[in-house]
Amino acid sequence: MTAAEDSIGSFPHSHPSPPITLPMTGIGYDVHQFAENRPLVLGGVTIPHTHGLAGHSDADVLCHAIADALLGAMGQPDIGFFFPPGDPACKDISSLKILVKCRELAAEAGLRIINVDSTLIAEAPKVLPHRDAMRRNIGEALGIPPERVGIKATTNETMGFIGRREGIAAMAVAQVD
Ligand SMILES: Nc1ccn([C@@H]2O[C@H](COP(=O)(O)O)[C@@H](O)[C@H]2O)c(=O)n1
Ligand SMILES: C[C@@]1(CO)OP(=O)(O)OP(=O)(O)OC[C@H]1O
Repeated sequence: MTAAEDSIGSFPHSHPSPPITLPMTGIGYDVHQFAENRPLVLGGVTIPHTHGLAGHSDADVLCHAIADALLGAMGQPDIGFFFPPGDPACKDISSLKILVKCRELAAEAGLRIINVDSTLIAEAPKVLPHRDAMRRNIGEALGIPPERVGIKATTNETMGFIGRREGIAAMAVAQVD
């Protein structure tokens, strides 16, 4: 039985009706360190800043967290299974391609991406002005309307490694059915 066929059951005497599928939820988290002479790419948007993020790919911490949330919701292994860390094929790739892969995996499994929601944790820069562009990019990569892509941001109130501006973290959840 595929995940899509999995149902929460039906009343024995009810008329035939499409199975009620259980939405499935996944969680994702990622963090990348700031590095000099790198572009800062978040949600596929290059954001002007003094530093970018270190990584083998474009280090788009937001896309990585969303990808892991989606993969978790689909019962798949994590991002490194599909895009092995250090794989020459992944060098500087746009992480939007990772989201396209998630969309393809969902289609192959007969699953629909319902929504994703995320929080960026960064002392700087301010990302809210880029929210619409990020939602558009992510929605396009996943094949869902931007209204179904939640992006929020918070600082770490100067505490810890994020507060010291050493890097950016992202958390995400996703639902599929
Ligand atoms: N990197 C960030 C961090 C925050 N924001 C926006 O500022 C608001 C206030 O953040 P606090 O951490 O001081 O509560 C937050 O709600 C975001 O709207 C941002 O755009 N980029
Ligand atoms: C997509 C990959 C590929 O190297 O990107 P990285 O930039 O290495 O980022 P990370 O979040 O450390 O791990 C995910 C990797 O699989």
